[in-house]
Amino acid sequence: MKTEQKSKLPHQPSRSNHRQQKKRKRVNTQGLYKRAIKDAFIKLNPRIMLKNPVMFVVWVETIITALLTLNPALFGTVSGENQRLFNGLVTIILFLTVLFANFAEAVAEGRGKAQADSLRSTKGDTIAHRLLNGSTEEVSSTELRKGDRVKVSTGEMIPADGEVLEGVASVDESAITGESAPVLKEPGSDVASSVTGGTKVISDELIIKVTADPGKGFLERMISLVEGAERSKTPNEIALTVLLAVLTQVLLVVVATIPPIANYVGSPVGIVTLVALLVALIPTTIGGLLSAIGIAGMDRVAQFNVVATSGRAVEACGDINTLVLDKTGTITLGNRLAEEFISVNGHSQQEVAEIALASSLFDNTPEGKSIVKLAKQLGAKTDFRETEAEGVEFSARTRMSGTNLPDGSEARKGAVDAIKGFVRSRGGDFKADLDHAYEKVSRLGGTPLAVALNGEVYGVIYLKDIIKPGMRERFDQLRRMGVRSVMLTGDNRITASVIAQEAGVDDYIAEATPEDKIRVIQQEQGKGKLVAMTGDGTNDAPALAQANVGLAMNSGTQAAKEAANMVDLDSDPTKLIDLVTIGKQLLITRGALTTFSLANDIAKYFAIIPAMFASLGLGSLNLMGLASAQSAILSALIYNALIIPILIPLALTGVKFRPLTANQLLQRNILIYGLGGIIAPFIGIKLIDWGIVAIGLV
Ligand SMILES: Nc1ncnc2c1ncn2[C@@H]1O[C@H](COP(=O)(O)OP(=O)(O)OP(=O)(O)O)[C@@H](O)[C@H]1O
Ligand SMILES: [K+]
Ligand SMILES: [Mg+2]
Repeated sequence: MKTEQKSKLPHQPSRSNHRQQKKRKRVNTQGLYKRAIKDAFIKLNPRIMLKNPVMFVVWVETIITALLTLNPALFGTVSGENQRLFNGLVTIILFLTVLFANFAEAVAEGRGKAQADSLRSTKGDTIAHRLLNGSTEEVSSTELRKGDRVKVSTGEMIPADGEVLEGVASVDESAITGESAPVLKEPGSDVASSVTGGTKVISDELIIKVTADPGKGFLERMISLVEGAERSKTPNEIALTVLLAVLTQVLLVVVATIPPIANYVGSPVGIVTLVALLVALIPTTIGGLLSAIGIAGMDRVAQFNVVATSGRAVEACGDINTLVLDKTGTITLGNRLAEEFISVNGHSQQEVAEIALASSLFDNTPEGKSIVKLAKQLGAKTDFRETEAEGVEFSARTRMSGTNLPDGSEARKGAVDAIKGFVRSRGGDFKADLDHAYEKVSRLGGTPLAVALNGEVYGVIYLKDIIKPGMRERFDQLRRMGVRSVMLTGDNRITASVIAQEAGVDDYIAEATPEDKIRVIQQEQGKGKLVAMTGDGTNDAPALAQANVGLAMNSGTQAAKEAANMVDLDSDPTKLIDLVTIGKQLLITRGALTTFSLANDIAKYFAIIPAMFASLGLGSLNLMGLASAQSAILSALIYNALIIPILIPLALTGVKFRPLTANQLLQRNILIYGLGGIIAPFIGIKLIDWGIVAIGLV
C-alpha cells in the first residue's frame, strides 16, 4: 500500500505521456496496410472464416455465385442474355465484401503486431552473470531459472524479471514504458525493488533475484498480449455473435420461402438474385466490423500505455459501477512531505524534531525521508550510535514506524490513534493539546503523525499533501456516467472527509486496513455492482484480484501485477478513470454500429424486393426509382460492401463519447445511428444506381 516510487519517478503530467505514446506508437502506416491486405487474404481460409458466421455465409455465397458465373445453368435456371456478366459482378462484389471485413480485422490487429515486433527486437538473448556461492558464471538469459541470483552492471540489459537484493542503480525502462526518464531501483522497499527483463541498467550495479522463468516474463506476456495471441471473444461479443448468427439463419429461412411464392405468382427469381437478397438482409456491416471494434478497444487501452490481459478486462471497464481508489498518490499527489513540527505536552519544537528524526532513521518511505530532511534543517541530531539502533518498519496494519534506541527506549511516530495506543501500552498518557494539533492538521487535509518516546507524546508532524488538479471534474464526469467513486484511506476520519469533500468523491472510508479494501469490494459486488480498483502493493494483490477490473502500477510489486488484469506502464492510478471511458466507448461503438447495420438492412430490403418483382408491375413499390432489377441488386450489394471500409475508421477510433447515463446514450444512439442507418442506404444506393446506369454496366 505504500507508494514509494512516487517520490522517485518524476511526476509525469498526462499530456507529456500522450506525446510520448504518439512517438512510440507511430507505426509505418504504409507497411501496416500492406500487411493488412495480405492478412485479409490469409483470413479467407474457411476455418478462420467459420469464427464469423455472418461473413462465412457471404463467403459460401461467393463460391455459389462464382460457380454460376462459370456455368449459369448449373442449377437449371433459365438464364438471360447478360446473366453471366451479372453473376460475375455479383461474385466480385461479394468477394470484396468478405475481403473488406477481413481487412477491417487485419488493420485493427496491425498496430499490435507492429508493437510486438518492436518489443521483440528489444528482447533478444542476453548474457547474464549468474552468482554461484561467491563466483560468477556467464550464462544465456534463457538458462536462468526462478530463484537464480544475477549481477547486472552499467550498460547491461536486465536478463529476467526479478527483485533487487543489493545495490542502488538507475534503470532505463523506456523499452517497456516508453518513458525516457530513468527509474531508481533499490532493495527493500515494496515497489522500487522490482525490475523487468529487457530494461537496461544505466548507472551502477544491481544484484537481482530472478522471479520469472524464461519465456514467462512481463515482456513476453506483453508481446503475446499485444499480438492478440491470447485474444478470445468477450462474453458480450459472443452474445452478439450468437444473436447475429440466429438472425442470419432466420433470414436464410425467409429467403428460402421466396422461390415457391415467386413461382406461384408466376415471376420466378434466379438463384443469384436470392443470394443477393440474403447478403443484403443479413447483418454484414456489424458482422464485418465486430471483431475490429473489440481489437481496437484493446489497442486504445494500449495507446494509453496500459497493458490489458484480455479484451474482457477492457470491456468490463465500460460496465463499472463503482470505482475504489486510495487517497494518497491517487487522489492526492502522494509525495506527502513533512511541513511542520507542532509541539505538545510542554515540549519544545526542537525536542519534537529530535524524536521525529530518531524515529525516522530507518524509515525508507517518502514520508520518512522528508521528516529526516526537515528535522535536520531545524538542526536536530541524534545522540546515539545508529549502528546499535534497530528500525521498526512501517506497516499499513500498525500505521506506525520507529526506532529502538541502544538504551532500550522506543521512538515511534504514526497515525495519532495508533500512537495513543502505543503510549497507553507503555503506561503513559496524553493531554488535550494533542487532539488540538491533530485536528488542526487534519482540517487542512494533511496527515498528522504523532511522535512519541516511550510513554510520552512529544508532538505532531504535519505531512502535507495536495489534491491533484482536475479531480473534481473527473469525478463529476464519472457520476454523469453512473459510476460511484469511493475513496479508501488509511488516514484518519477528519483528513479523509476534508480530502473527500474537496476532491468530490461520492463516499469515503477512513482508517482502512488492507483487509478493509477487499471487504469493501466484496460488499459492492454483493449488491450486484461491478467494481474497479487501483493498487500497487503486495497487500493490494487480493483486492486487485477480487475487483472486476484491477489496475496495477508497473512500478508496483510482482504480486500486484500478477493479480491485476491491467498494468499501467506509467504508474498513474488516475488512469482508471480514462479506462472507464474507453470501456464505455467500446460498448457504445459496438451498439451504435449494430443499430446502424440493422437499420441499413431494412432500407436495402426496399431496394431489392421491388426489383425482384418488377415483372409483376409492382413499379409503385420501387420507392427509390432504381433503373432496373439488375442495377437495383448491384447497387444494394455495392453499397453493402463499401459501407464496411467506410466505417473502419469509426470502428477503430470509436464513436464520439459523451459522459451520459446509459439511458441518454441509448436514446442518442437510436436517433443518430438508427435513423441515419435507415436514411443512408436510400441515398447511397440511389447514387450508385445512377453511376451504374451512367457507365452502362448493366
Ligand atoms: N512512514 C510512516 N511512518 C509512520 N506512520 C505512517 C507512515 N506513513 C503513513 N503513516 C500513517 O499510517 C497511516 C496509514 O498509511 P497507509 O499507507 O495505509 O494509508 P494512507 O497512505 O494514509 O492512505 P491511502 O490508503 O489513501 O494511501 C497513514 O495515514 C499515516 O497516519
Ligand atoms: K447486409
Ligand atoms: Mg498509502
